[in-house]
Amino acid sequence: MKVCIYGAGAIGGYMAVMMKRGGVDVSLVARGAHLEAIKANGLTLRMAGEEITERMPAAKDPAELGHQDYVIIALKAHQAWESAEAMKPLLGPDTAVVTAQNGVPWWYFHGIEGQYSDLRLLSVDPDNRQWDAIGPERVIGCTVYPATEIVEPGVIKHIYGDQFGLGEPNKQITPRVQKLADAINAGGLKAKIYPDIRNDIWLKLWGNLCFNPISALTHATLDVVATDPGTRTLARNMMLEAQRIGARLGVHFRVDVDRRINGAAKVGAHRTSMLQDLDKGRPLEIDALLTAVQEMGRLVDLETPFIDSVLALVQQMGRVKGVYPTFPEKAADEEGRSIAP
Ligand SMILES: NC(=O)C1=CN([C@@H]2O[C@H](COP(=O)(O)OP(=O)(O)OC[C@H]3O[C@@H](n4cnc5c(N)ncnc54)[C@H](OP(=O)(O)O)[C@@H]3O)[C@@H](O)[C@H]2O)C=CC1
Ligand SMILES: CC(C)(CO)C(=O)C(=O)O
Repeated sequence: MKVCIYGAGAIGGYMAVMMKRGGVDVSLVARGAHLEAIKANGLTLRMAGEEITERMPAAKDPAELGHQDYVIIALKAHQAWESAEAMKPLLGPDTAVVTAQNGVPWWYFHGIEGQYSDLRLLSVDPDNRQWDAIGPERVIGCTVYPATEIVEPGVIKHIYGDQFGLGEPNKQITPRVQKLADAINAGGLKAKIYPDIRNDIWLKLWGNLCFNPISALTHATLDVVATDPGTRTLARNMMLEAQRIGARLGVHFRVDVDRRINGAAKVGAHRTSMLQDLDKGRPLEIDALLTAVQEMGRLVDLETPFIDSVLALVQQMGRVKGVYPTFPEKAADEEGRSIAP
């Protein structure tokens, strides 16, 4: 089985080393000093006081790697949008594409029944770039629970967690999702297949949509955001708005809001990925985590004043600091809603 990890950064690099260790034929798309270090010395994972180094083919140009059985996209959402066309050389007739990312995925409405079927989200896929270049029928959804970091070129540090959620947008348990789970599990990671991956996407998103921007705005770690009475209340209010939107879209939340916040608090003094990106002057993943939820709120006629306020603040901070990647303007209807195909 050939697996290419597109974006061998914190999460992609962690998956790559662990899957390679499990005997999977893994290749990487990476760039810059990180790519050079991987080519020279292999990719190293620091985990629980150990160092594991694995060597595997790595390239900036995906054409060097050829058709794959699976492409795991572990890019930030805006980078995935930018790279959609470049992925084509990896895609054979049966290649599955796995979105190992936070936030609302571009394919969210693919295959769902009812009035929103195949609706495209402006905030995560303007110009339908990913939809057209990749095609939603290739997609396997993926939620990412571990926390990891690139600590120097070629070196990934594991912080906590080993769990991933997987699921087909059409809710079937297919051979391709089973084989993918086996390949992820082979090296010691834990992949669980969900009959409706959208429920799990919302569960993960529920935390990211509030903890990530609040931590970026305040520079507080996850434990502080989740326990300080003021930020906890703000996070909770944002989560309740999101839950109402999810519920209108048929999402089932398997834990309640306080249990979800308490779970995040237990992670400890973690700097969320958005705070880490801000520290490093890297573009912030704002649209997939917040704007997409606001867009879905407009779609189902729900107001989101808490989400709107935090979104406005983090967007403005991102603009002032030059770390808010803006997509080209895209046509929407008069209410600013997504346009169904
Ligand atoms: N890190 C974490 O703990 C967690 C992250 N996530 C999610 O996982 C996803 C991936 O995040 P993360 O791993 O942190 O991100 P990283 O920035 O660490 O990894 C992305 C990697 O892809 C590289 N890259 C970007 N564009 C290209 C390109 N066109 N060609 C080749 N390489 C490219 C980046 O290089 P460069 O640095 O040059 O941009 C970087 O090395 C995000 O959606 C994130 O929210 C989810 C849970 C936890
Ligand atoms: C690690 C965790 C869960 C914190 O919300 C995360 O997803 C992130 O930092 O983006």
